[in-house]
Amino acid sequence: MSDSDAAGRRDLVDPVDPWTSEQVITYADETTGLRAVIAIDDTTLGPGFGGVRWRPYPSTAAAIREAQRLARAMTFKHALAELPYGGAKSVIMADGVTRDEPARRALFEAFGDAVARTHGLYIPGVDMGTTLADMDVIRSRGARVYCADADPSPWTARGAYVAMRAGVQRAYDVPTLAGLTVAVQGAGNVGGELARLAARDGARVLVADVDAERAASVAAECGGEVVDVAEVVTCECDVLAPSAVARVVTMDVVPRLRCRVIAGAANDILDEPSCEQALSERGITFVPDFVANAGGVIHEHARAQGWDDARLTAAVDAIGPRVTDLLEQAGDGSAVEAALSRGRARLAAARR
Ligand SMILES: NC(=O)c1ccc[n+]([C@@H]2O[C@H](COP(=O)([O-])OP(=O)(O)OC[C@H]3O[C@@H](n4cnc5c(N)ncnc54)[C@H](O)[C@@H]3O)[C@@H](O)[C@H]2O)c1
Repeated sequence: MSDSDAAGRRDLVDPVDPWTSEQVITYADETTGLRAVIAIDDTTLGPGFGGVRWRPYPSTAAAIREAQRLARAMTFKHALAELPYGGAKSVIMADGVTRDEPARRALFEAFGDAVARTHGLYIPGVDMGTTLADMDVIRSRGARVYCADADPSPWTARGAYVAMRAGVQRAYDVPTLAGLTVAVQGAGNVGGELARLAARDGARVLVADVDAERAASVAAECGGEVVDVAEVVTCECDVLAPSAVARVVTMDVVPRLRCRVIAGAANDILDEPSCEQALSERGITFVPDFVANAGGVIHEHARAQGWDDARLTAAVDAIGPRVTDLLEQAGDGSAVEAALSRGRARLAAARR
């Protein structure tokens, strides 16, 4: 691994040096109580596109760090997906503000003003804690917004599904999921659809969700079974598909895993880079999350460009062969590093 590979890889999971983002904008609005951070990581490939996250943060520094780290991941997600966008992300820390109307609308109007001031350099979309309706409010302030009229989740699920198949092909040398057991953590918008796609492909599906009703309903639809949220990550299965929260694969968890492939839709599946090496030593194939879960951003681009469904489907399905290539290129080494070096090469070529 070269020094620059190591640096790029650390950037995806560790606090980013505050001076490495092209811009970090902090924005405060006294009337609504809004405190927001917009991190624009890199606009080499185009305007910075990335979601708006609204969740509590222990400190301003933590909020800035998260915005920068997620923005960096978006730079690589777009570079790998061959999209004409840079990486960006924003976070809202408005802990005292009610999430109900009309305060919510006022908050997103104020945030929309902040986004509009970037003059299109930052394009927001939905992320944890924000909705399509919030995006509409941001747009009403003259800001360019993606994701305001359609849910990207089914396309994210489709991309994660073809990525999963590529991982399975590598690990088991079979072209489909037929007869394999796929454990899905998180039966939400993406995980639920991923479970359905896996079941349709002939997999036996195990589903876990902190929302027991949701897990039961998705399991019933798939003819699958519910597993306990505390056990899903280490349950006996062929494929583990983390599709809920970040950093579920820790160094403590790796020795207890009973899967051969990890391929899911969640961002930041690995707790630290060394987890990938530990997985490899245990013969577990890891499909890089920022490659597998790009279906949603491809969908946003397709809608903005007026692509028809056939073109969009082809672009999302291209995630499968991309994962196959990366896994082949990585051999016994790191697929995450293979993906990062490919992303860096695309950025370098665009800068020339
Ligand atoms: N929606 C997209 O298009 C998209 C795109 C890229 C990445 N992702 C990532 O995919 C993941 C799922 O996104 P989503 O849109 O389906 O979210 P969602 O909120 O619709 O679903 C998440 C589900 O996970 C469940 N959950 C939360 N904590 C859990 C836990 N500890 N164990 C089991 N279940 C738990 C929730 O109850 C919920 O049902 C997230 O990590 C998100 O960042 C989503």
